[in-house]
Amino acid sequence: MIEVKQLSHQFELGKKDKKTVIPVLQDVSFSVNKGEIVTLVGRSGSGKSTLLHLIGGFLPRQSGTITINGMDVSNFTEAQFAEFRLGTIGFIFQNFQLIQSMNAYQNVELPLILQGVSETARKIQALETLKKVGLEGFEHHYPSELSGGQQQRVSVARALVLNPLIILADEPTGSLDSETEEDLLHLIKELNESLDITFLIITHDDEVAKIGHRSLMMHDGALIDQEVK
Ligand SMILES: Nc1ncnc2c1ncn2[C@@H]1O[C@H](COP(=O)(O)OP(=O)(O)OP(=O)(O)O)[C@@H](O)[C@H]1O
Repeated sequence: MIEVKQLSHQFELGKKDKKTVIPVLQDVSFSVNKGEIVTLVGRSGSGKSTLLHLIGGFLPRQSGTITINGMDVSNFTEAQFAEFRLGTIGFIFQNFQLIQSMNAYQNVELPLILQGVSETARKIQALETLKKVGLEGFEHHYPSELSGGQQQRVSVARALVLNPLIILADEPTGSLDSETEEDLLHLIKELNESLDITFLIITHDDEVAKIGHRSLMMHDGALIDQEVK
């Protein structure tokens, strides 16, 4: 479902004559199969978020190849990636990244609007998805009126509403207490089992790593271990 080959990445800081090059990823290769939950672990600064951003098309690729659902996305333009992403990949972030001026329903409806879905179909799909994540009755609540766990559920619903094949998550439980975390992990497992959604999840947390079928360990920009459970 995701195939990464010999991916390297570096950031350049400073102006022409005083450029500092920061190598972040070195020759990273791995694949994630359909229906797998794979966790990506490793110290802060080891390059996990950079890897996820490259797979999600938020950073321009410098070398190596990325194939998603059989499609070589390595040379996609920003616009091509944006279109491809919409129907294929959902995202969950540590800080939820909800739009504060929109209620739960409107946050979940947004990807449907971008996809050009009609208003009637949007209503059905957004309400159905909010129900799926256990937020029936909270449609009109704004993010500030919801608990952290409920906000993360809205963001899961937003990631889910276009029926993605893959969900990429960056520390999805990082802002949640342990009980809410357990609920979210249960939901992820359920979505994986019932909808066959593939998950690639960055985490520092052993509890999250436990729900994965496999764990990839990064160290200083390289994959050093691929643990199969
Ligand atoms: N836009 C950027 N410009 C310059 N350097 C960057 C940029 N983004 C990340 N880096 C650097 O790249 C390295 C890897 O960062 P990255 O965020 O990918 O690591 P991480 O493993 O996800 O860390 P964390 O667990 O803290 O999120 C770090 O040294 C970071 O400072």
